[in-house]
Amino acid sequence: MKIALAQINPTVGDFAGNVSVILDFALRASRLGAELVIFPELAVCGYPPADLIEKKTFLEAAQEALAQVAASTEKNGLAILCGSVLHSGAVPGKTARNVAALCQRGKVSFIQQKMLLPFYDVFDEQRYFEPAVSQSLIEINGVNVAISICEDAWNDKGFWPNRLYASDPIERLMSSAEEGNAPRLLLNISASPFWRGKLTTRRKMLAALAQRYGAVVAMVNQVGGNDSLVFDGSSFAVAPDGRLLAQAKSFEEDLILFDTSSAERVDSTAEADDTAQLWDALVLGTRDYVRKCGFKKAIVGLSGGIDSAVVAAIAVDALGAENVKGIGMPSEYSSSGSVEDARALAENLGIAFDLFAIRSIYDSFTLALAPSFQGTPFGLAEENLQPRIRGTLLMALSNKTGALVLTTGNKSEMAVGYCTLYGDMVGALAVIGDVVKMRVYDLARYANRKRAVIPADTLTKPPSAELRPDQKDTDSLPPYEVLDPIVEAYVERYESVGQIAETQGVNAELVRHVVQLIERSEYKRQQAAPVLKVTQKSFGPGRRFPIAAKVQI
Ligand SMILES: Nc1ncnc2c1ncn2[C@@H]1O[C@H](COP(=O)(O)OP(=O)(O)OC[C@H]2O[C@@H]([n+]3cccc(C(=O)O)c3)[C@H](O)[C@@H]2O)[C@@H](O)[C@H]1O
Ligand SMILES: Nc1ncnc2c1ncn2[C@@H]1O[C@H](COP(=O)(O)OP(=O)(O)OP(=O)(O)O)[C@@H](O)[C@H]1O
Ligand SMILES: NC(=O)CC[C@H](N)C(=O)O
Repeated sequence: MKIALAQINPTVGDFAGNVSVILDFALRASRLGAELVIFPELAVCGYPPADLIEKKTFLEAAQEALAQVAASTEKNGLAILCGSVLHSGAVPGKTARNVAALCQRGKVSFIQQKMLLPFYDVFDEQRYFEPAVSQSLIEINGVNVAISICEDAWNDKGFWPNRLYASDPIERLMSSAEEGNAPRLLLNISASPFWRGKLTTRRKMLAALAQRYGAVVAMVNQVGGNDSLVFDGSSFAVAPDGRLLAQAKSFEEDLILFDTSSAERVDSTAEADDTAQLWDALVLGTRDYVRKCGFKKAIVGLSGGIDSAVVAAIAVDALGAENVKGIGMPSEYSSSGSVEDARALAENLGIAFDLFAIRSIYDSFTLALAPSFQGTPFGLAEENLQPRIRGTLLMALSNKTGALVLTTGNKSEMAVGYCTLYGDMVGALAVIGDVVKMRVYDLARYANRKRAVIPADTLTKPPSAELRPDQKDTDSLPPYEVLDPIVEAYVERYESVGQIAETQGVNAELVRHVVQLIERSEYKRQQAAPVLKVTQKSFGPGRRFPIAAKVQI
């Protein structure tokens, strides 16, 4: 059978737009000669719809959208398998069913309901959906097919030593076949967000399923950014020998066709390297956040430092140089090199650059505060006035020009709270908030791979907030080579202080100090801009910790 994988980029809640894209891809698939075209999980409404699922009008609109998709199959011989959401009824307290709907001859001819509902990290499907109690095989154009929805294929006991769920829908489906009629085709419609290493996991996992069941396995994945999540697409099909039959692009829409009986194989080594994937994920996440929120332009405060340089370069790839502006806001503690580096970066990127001196504003603030501050030494309050003035100017420019502010904090700083609330934390989107500092340098080198856009000096000077004379990040924090692995171990892998000290060969008191900073900064993170998720554990909705609490470390 000739099957097309339609890797689309839906917008959550945009039923008219999503249906139009689905119909367009279906038409193209049919012109390519496909007999069946498959679309991602919840394609009609976009993933994740979150609490929109609790609205009756949303479910009605989804039902209507699915009816339009089904109606489109009336005249042609093409079958469409499409992710959608349907009302539930059976389970009290659950509003809906997450389904794959097979549309043929103008009607929805078969519904497969999702059985395994992910509930960990960023997933919250048990909050809304009623799990399937049973699933069935279906014959499509004379071929026996097992249909599953994303997580349904993520519980194979051979692949996962510690399975999350008791049941394995794929095993149940496969063993439900009549003797001698086991399905030779397994279709999985997914909304599987990106994080580093995920593409390899998916590939190995589905190749293992193909080999276990002697079946062709095809997975179609959503692509695009939705708030913090970036879906990479990377849809693919594997043959029963586990080798690649077809591979879609990553981080862009794609439509690929394969024949289940083809003997041809695709080169499976052509995967982009880690930093290239990370870059592409951040570019797509930034572009879709800005675009799907109804904006076109962005502004970035340029300090001459590495973080703002990388964010500006990502923004240029995402939005085009004409839609990005750099804002320089030197204070008396900014080195002259900082402004020169910021200006050089803007020139290299081809973006506009405006300069605002903040000295006079700072003087007015301190004058106004003088009655309360009299007799006290210069300290954090005065230091933090500078980022707060910059934050106010950036938001004023945003209000006036309709450009979103991109915030530049990295994961290392956000972890230990080395950032000012209502200061450099202002902004719409934390583009590199899930990237530790040393990896920000990798991204900078990647940005410079064709020509040097980020000035050499920005890459080599010691990181500094420049809020007081000669300040360096290392005055308050251990060097990033030491800090980053501690942050990753504690935040991403939940390792203990003792374990981190031992495995990393670092003094336990230093680890304890960093861990205390991480715990004490939760309040800042809960007021921070959404962070583009690129690791298994990022700051945001997939990591929920109390603020007013006594945490044992
Ligand atoms: N539990 C809680 N819930 C809610 N709010 C809480 C809170 N605990 C403190 N606060 C509030 O937060 C305030 C302290 O936070 P905040 O005002 O942000 O200030 P704070 O964290 O004390 O200082 C900012 C630090 O970040 C550094 N920095 C600033 C700017 C840029 C960079 C950089 O390199 O990028 C680094 C700066 O050198 C300094 O070490 C308290 O005065 C209090 O008002
Ligand atoms: N002089 C400045 N002009 C414009 N923006 C600034 C300036 N100083 C700081 N900012 C903004 O505040 C953010 C925090 O900068 P800061 O220099 O304090 O620390 P950083 O985390 O080392 O960032 P960077 O590597 O970009 O310098 C910067 O990324 C930038 O967006
Ligand atoms: N939508 C889903 O079911 C996603 C869950 C799946 N384990 C993933 O991360 O890809």
